[in-house]
Amino acid sequence: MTKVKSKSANEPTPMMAQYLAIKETAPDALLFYRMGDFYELFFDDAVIAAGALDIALTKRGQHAGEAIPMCGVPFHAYENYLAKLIRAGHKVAICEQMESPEEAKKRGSKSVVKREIVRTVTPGTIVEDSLLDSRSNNFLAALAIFRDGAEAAMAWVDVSTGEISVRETNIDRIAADLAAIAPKELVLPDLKDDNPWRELIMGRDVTLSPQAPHYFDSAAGQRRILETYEVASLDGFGEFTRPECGALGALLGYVALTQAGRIPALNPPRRAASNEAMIIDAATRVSLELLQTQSGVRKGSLLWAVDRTITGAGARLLAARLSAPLTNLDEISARHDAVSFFESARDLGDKVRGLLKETPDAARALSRLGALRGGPRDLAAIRDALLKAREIAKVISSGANGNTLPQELQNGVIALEDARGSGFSQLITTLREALSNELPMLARDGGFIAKGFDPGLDSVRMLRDESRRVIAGLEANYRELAGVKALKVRHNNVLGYFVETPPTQGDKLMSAPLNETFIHRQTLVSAVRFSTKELAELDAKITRARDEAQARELELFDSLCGAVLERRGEISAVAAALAEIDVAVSGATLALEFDYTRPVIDDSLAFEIKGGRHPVVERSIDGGFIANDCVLGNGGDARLWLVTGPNMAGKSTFLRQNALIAILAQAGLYVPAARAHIGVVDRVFSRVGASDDLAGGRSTFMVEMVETAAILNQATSHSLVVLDEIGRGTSTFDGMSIAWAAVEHLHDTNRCRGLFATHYHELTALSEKLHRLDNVSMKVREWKGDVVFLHEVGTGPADRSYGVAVARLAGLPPSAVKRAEVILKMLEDRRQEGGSVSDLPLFAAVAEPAENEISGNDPLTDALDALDPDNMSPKDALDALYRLKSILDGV
Ligand SMILES: Nc1ncnc2c1ncn2[C@@H]1O[C@H](COP(=O)(O)OP(=O)(O)OP(=O)(O)O)[C@@H](O)[C@H]1O
Repeated sequence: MTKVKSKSANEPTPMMAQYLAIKETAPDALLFYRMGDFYELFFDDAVIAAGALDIALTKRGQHAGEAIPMCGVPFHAYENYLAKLIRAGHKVAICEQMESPEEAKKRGSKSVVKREIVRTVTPGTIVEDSLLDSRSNNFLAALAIFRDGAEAAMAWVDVSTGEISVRETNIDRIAADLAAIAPKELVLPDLKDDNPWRELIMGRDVTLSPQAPHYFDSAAGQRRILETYEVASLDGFGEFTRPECGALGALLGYVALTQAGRIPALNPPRRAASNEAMIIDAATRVSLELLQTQSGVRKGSLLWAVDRTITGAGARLLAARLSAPLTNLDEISARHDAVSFFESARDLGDKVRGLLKETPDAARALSRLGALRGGPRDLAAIRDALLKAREIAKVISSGANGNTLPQELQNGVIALEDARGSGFSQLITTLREALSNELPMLARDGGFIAKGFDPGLDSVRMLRDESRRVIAGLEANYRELAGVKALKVRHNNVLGYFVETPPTQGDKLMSAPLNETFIHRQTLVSAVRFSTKELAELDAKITRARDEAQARELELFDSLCGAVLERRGEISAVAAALAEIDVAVSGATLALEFDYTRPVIDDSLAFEIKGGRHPVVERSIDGGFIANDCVLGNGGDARLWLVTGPNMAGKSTFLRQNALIAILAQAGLYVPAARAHIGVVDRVFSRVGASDDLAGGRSTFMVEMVETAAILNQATSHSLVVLDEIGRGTSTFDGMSIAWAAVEHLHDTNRCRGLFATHYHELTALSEKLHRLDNVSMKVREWKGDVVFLHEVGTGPADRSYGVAVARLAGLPPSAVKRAEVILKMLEDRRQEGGSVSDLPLFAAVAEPAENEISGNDPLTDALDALDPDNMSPKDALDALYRLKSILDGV
């Protein structure tokens, strides 16, 4: 192995010089430098990786007078280590040996083995199944900002499936766009500290890959697109604006850079219109828990509640649809038609689900094959997906019973029917005949081409197997010849095939005449080993045949990949159609299972939900969910509802369920309601008052105000706004005034549909002044002094807040509950006497003990005071505990 140590401490060894030169080309990645069976990391890379991987950090040689920190990961198991580093947000440059040490020696005894970075693995550019989540997309995005932010565009790609899109954006919507796409990695220009875009981008859970400005040049971008897709003009893709070319060019450039030129199979770029999707900003996504809950898990999110998809591709499509619900009525209704088709043909849906269960992820397999990182199992995945596609198309067409298929399904079925076309038949047959039943992960492991597919391969394999048979026969011959029953023919990588005897028999084979046949090679404690001329010849034959077979298999693998990639476009269309069908069947299954209905969507301003339910809460309480109506916006109805009622009565659930119903409806799914009529919503806002953003360095109240400001500035008459206790993060007066002003603004200026939950009962008076504001409240009943939540929304404001009753339910100590009741009564009396809120005697109430109720005369406190724990035996302590309990029970 090459030594790192140098003669002069200041001059790097040739190997270290090579390392440093390569590292210079990958400054922001951890360099995996291949040395034999290990990837070694040096200097800071080693320190970072050893910490992140929890492996030993050692030292090796010196550089500039200092010991070089080093750590290593074994080549055969590197993927696990790689996955850990990528998940932690690092980038890893893989540097391989491009020749064998023998080849290097031919150039001179001191030459260093040639090495090159063959790929940089980054969070946004992975394709390996072991590093990906099969049910989520893994997006890499690039953001181009032109003319000081006056023009901008974002492009994004899932390298593992080939989907690529671009859209114009601007400073007002970039945060929402990033939240919708949720890229794992973002390529962006270096932004100075005072750049206003910076604040909107930083602090997200995304790896940033800043690049110099020329990286985003639009003319260069255009050239890059032409080169990547090997076309002479962009016309076939539609028209791209200057920033869109900049963003796409940077994106494709970055993919090429990280894949060291081996660009995976990408679909043509799709241009997303900036108004095609409902805008949902980041705070709303968090508040509504669309794809994950606030604690970052899938379980408990909207996606979790409505996902009945079978395939990974279906799950990814559903998540994408929930992330970006549509605003175009025709497209929404096309999706509803597809769900409705399967809803009314339950058996058909079940059959399709059964077939989808056996359908592999063709999109990801195709992308790996395109990136030359695929294996035999990916070929089999394509074959099986195409076979299943045929069957699914047949089942759907015949299930339609002469009825025309909805448009959404028709396109899919046409793509699937293509799978029956002559081209695919040929491909499927070839793949069927070519591949064995048991397939290795990697092509170089061999053995994946079926017997009978290639006569050349069969004959070398026969040669190899024949030699193995001859060797097996030789064992018996040698035993007889040597007269040693325990003699065995064995194999290892160092000696090849050899004869082994127990140590006691070794001398016999080493003496004449047997020593003419058996050539002594090794004496171990447990055995003596010999080679023979015959074995050596057979060994050479087997090795030759194995190498030939491997080379032939790799050749065949390449040609099979070529045959698949030639039909890349059509295969992707089939994969996309399968995902769409999966989502439609999933929608129907959900509708049947949980009684969801098809919503009516039009361009009115209606929001009429009858018997609406919360998709997640209804699941978690397992029956007994109380459905509630919400009617806003149409004709003379109120546009805003002010929702009051005690804590825990179900206000938040009611507010969110309505926002979720709008999102589900426009994502193309059915909704948890008896009936729903929704005038298409352009933006949904949902905020819950007072949530901390400690990481962002802003106080609770500041966050709340920034978010409220965003809503009041951005909501239009087509928006739906859901505000839950805004203003509670500050003093009562400030909070109430802000809530008050916000309601007025939403009513008079934004004129949007909205639900506003508040504890400030004073606001309920607003309905007298604001003619399109109505009061509703959560109904409760008092029973034996306790409050019972009915979870029913009724007309009119709540009569009181029941806060103290809820506190009792929550287990506040009885003495504190009593004290709170006394204070509450005093406050209410004062108010009735005409005192304004400002002269409420809060401190006086605390200072004036309310006879008997207040501590001092409390027997429990007195008994506790009398205890002296330091001077008590365990028995005394137990007695005291019983005494205290009996006092408590008597209270
Ligand atoms: N419609 C309903 N039917 C049945 N149970 C419900 C319903 N709505 C809410 N609940 C139950 O009540 C619990 C409290 O609901 P929610 O958090 O919406 O109350 P809240 O009034 O917003 O309370 P707070 O003001 O304390 O946030 C829920 O977790 C759920 O278990």
